[in-house]
Amino acid sequence: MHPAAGYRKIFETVEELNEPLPTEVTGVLPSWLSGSLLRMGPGLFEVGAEPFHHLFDGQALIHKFDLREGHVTYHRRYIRSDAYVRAMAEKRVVITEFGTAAYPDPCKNIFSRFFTYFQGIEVTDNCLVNIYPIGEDFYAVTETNFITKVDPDSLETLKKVDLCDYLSVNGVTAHPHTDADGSVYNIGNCFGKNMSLAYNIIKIPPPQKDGSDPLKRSEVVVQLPSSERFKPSYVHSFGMTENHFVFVEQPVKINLLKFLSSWSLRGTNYMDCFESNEYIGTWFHVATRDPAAYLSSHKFRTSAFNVFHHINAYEDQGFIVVDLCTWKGSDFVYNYLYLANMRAEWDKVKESAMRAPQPEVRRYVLPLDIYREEQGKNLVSLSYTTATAVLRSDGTVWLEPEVLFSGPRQAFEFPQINYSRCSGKNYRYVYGLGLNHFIPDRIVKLNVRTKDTRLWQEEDSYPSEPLFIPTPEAIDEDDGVLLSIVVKPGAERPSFLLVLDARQMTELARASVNTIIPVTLHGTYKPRTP
Ligand SMILES: CCCCCCCCCCCCCCCC(=O)OC/C=C(C)/C=C/C=C(C)/C=C/C1=C(C)CCCC1(C)C
Ligand SMILES: [Fe+2]
Repeated sequence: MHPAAGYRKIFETVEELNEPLPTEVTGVLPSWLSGSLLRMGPGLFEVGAEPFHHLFDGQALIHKFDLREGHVTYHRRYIRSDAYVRAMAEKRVVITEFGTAAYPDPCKNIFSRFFTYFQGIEVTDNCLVNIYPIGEDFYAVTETNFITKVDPDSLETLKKVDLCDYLSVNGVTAHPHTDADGSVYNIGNCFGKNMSLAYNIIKIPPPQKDGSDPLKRSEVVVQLPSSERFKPSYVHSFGMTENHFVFVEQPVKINLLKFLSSWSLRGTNYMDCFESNEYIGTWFHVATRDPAAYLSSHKFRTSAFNVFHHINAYEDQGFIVVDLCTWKGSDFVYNYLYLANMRAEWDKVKESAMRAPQPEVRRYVLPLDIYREEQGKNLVSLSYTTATAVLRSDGTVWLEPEVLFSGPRQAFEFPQINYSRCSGKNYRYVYGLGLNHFIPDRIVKLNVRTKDTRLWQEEDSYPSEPLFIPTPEAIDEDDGVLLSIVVKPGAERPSFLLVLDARQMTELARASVNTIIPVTLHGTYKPRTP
């Protein structure tokens, strides 16, 4: 419970640092842990007198905790995106963000304002969502076609890259998958010629022997059709098994006609273009990886839910097991993430979360071999799950999930697994951020086989997504540490890097720093290379 509303501090503007700050380390850091935790999030929540309204609007701030021989430093810099640079120069919001519209420059005359309105869509490059490597380079990303190359050591902004220069996509998610060979896969909406809609799965090859940019050799590997004309679903992540891609088409839709027609009108933002389809439910799509091909004959359907984060997906005995962090119903969860909601008094925060969709971690199981004569029967024969899949007379397969974790208004979100070992494979553990009425106040470990949970929690403390780093030469799946940035506003040093033993969920060490660190969404750990 949070009567003091200390969580408000993670939604306040901070200044960037000119140089890294020292931290005070308590406990014992594993001697093998040497590298950088890089994380992205919003850091500037207003420009002059103009506030940003939504959690996903603040200007991108890159954070780094650097660990070296038992010492830890903390650094942060604003990304010099066009959105940030122009906002700084003009002292107003110049580029429309997710939930905040940019208004035309009041100093411009009526004719140049007219042309600004009709210039078309100026898509944001505010890369506040995640950072990940492509080949040898690191990119800070949002979900548009713009990604930003950064220097992971100095945190300098290097260059803005337009994915449309290489691929037929209008944007891609901030949650790519990476193969053992370093290939990067992602999914994005594609508004093709004549508004023919599709979801394109792309592949960026591993680092090239000749040192050339792998982006130059990126390609669309498979195209999945949209269930509704002019209304693609919002996609935040996808699943990848050893042999398949899994895409969950949720009933939260982007109304493209609204998007394209209203964009040039004063005051429209991305949030205005979403709508929920109450009736369509949720569709699962499966494609094979090699050769990449859409399995169009299998139509998997289930009731409506929102999904942002896939936990993991794997194949077992002719089935695909898909574990997801879901939110029941079609009402868009992002409607509840306006900063006014997040910064409210605790009673109001709870009140608003009561109206929002309810979270649940679910397992869906998709049979790969489906025969006509099996109509009406449960096709799932995996011994360890209660998830079902029933073939109906119209040829669709109706899925019912097994619930892996559920608690009223207690979400298990921002999931992380032992990715290098378990991605696409049968696994046991997932780690996540516990959201209490949307306020992050716990780190949770969930055993997906037994449904047992273990917690780390501390009074008036607000953690972030826990990243799992395996111990070198690890034997067990949970042999490693979790890294999370925690904000504890009342403490002498109000933020710290928390290092947990992933097995026991007990604290090994913390590196505390004398500054508040605003909310971070996602990030990556970059081990030091000798
Ligand atoms: C860490 C604690 C946070 C506190 C509370 C959070 C609660 C979260 C509950 C649910 C989980 C949601 C996870 C979402 C995570 C996230 O990072 O989302 C950020 C997403 C962003 C910023 C998306 C931006 C997308 C844009 C700008 C898309 C633009 C487009 C369209 C809408 C249509 C046309 C194409 C285009 C331009 C790509
Ligand atoms: Fe995400």
